[in-house]
Amino acid sequence: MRALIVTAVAAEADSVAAGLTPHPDPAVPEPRTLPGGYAVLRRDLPGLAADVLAGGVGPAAAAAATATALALGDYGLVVSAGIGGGFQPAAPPGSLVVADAIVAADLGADTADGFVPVQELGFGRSVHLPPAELAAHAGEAAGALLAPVLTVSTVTGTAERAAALAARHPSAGAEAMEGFGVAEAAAAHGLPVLEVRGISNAVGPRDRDAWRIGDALAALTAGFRALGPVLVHWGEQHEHRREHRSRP
Ligand SMILES: O=C(O)c1cccc(C(=O)CC[C@H]2O[C@@H](n3cnc4c(=O)[nH]cnc43)[C@H](O)[C@@H]2O)c1
Repeated sequence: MRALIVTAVAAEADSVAAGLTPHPDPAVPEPRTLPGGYAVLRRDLPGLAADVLAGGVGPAAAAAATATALALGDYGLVVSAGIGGGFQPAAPPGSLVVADAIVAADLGADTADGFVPVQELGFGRSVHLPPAELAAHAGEAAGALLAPVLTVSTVTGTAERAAALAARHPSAGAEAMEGFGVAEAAAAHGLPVLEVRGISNAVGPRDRDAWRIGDALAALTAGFRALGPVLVHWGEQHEHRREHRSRP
């Protein structure tokens, strides 16, 4: 199976790819560039081929990059990965969150009665669900919190907004800016999606001095090293299902 892993920026792509590099480190091929200028790192582990793409920040950029790559390759799984803000105390900086739901948390309408999600307005959907078994195994293998990850277009920077999001999504583990865009593109291609976030900061009042980007990137690398075998196993089952479906 070939997996497409979409990050926002190159530092995240490098950290994910580092976790998917077999030991000892072989000569690593140069990144390929897709139409649109997207850089792709290719990793071939036994049983798992992965393309790691830096697609830009925010849900729209992520959806455009993911759709571009999916139109050009034969993938069996799409993963949104990168750093993110963690809801406290469940997901402290340096920890890892695997999504059991990918939620468009600020896509909708603001009303006198509060926020109404786009799905309740009758347009499209507000949540994508990763395959439950895959997400559970991934979370367990990586020692991650398994919880909903919210996609937002605006990074939360106040205690009030953090409290409002937590009230609407009491079990949320993290927020980030790309997961829902990646998931929409995956769904348009009929593909399953997963989201993995290394936590760089707490969701809450803006405090740039408290960011732990290095720890979050290290958590991503360690997480993907642990996730490799889970993806291999899931890919084998996927190939089996695909062969079964294509039999006359
Ligand atoms: O300027 C700020 O206060 C600020 C705080 C957190 C993140 C940013 C970014 O511009 C990073 C966006 C980038 O990183 C992901 N990310 C990391 N932490 C968060 C977060 O708390 N909320 C949402 N996104 C976050 C995100 O997926 C983007 O790729 C600025």
